Amino acid sequence: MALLTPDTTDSPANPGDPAARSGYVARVRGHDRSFGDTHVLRSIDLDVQHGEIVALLGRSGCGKSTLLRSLAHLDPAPAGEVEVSGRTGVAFQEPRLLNWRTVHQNVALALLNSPERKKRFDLAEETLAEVGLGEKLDAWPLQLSGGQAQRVSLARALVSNPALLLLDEPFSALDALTRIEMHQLVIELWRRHSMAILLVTHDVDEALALADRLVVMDGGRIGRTWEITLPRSDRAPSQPDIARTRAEVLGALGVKPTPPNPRRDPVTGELGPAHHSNPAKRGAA
Ligand SMILES: Nc1ncnc2c1ncn2[C@@H]1O[C@H](COP(=O)(O)OP(=O)(O)OP(=O)(O)O)[C@@H](O)[C@H]1O
Repeated sequence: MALLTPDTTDSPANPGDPAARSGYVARVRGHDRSFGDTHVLRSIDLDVQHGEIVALLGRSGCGKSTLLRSLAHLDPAPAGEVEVSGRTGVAFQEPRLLNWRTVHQNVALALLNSPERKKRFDLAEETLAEVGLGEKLDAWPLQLSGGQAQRVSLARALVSNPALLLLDEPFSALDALTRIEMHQLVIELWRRHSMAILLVTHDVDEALALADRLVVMDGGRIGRTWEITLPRSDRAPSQPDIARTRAEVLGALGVKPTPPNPRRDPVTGELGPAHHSNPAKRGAA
């Protein structure tokens, strides 16, 4: 566990509101899930606090997405206790947009339960502006870049003002620079909306840059947990507590630690010194 300085500046927009900072937005107790004879989740206990960012890591097939689906109420028969107070929004690895609807319509569709059409479209427009796509309302999904499509997916997840945003590897298919932009966007949106986020990721550096807590799953169970209270702006890979936690998390995942990616700083998004695999070019850089 990394015991670092409490962060007073890097918190959601309304830290004065006790409801925003106390209690749980999600509470899971003794949650099991099997598919036929395959036990995927085994007696899961997990809490997510209001306003908290939790990163869920684990080897492929350990049950991360299955747990996320339970929290999103996408699982028809969760065994055990799976309680979520407030709305949830979900964004997946693939944006899953409707190609025959405009960007604006795709986001407004998430509000179908709201009776007033104008309100739905106004809110969708507002949210698309928040994710930087105010100019793309009438575009079709196939006209978007991967990063833009993922922003639409984020807007669709956010438009109903969820208390818990569930992100299932939403940046893993994006190039490194776009991923850094998306990290910054997620933190901006998190500050503005005072929501909790559960982020499923394979990227330990991403988890260390964004989350308040890292949770490793192993074989369908919750394993080790690390709390990161260091401000996000101070989480350089070379920061000793961050470097130590990174090594511990990789160890818990059964991966031999490697040096952090020298090309990017997960906090500031700045590129590091030029890094060429070709030794001749490296000398010239
Ligand atoms: N609907 C389903 N029917 C049968 N098996 C399923 C179903 N959904 C998930 N599984 C199985 O449950 C296990 C866990 O899947 P899950 O997608 O939750 O893993 P994961 O940790 O998210 O993996 P990854 O990191 O590769 O996305 C896998 O063995 C998968 O095949």
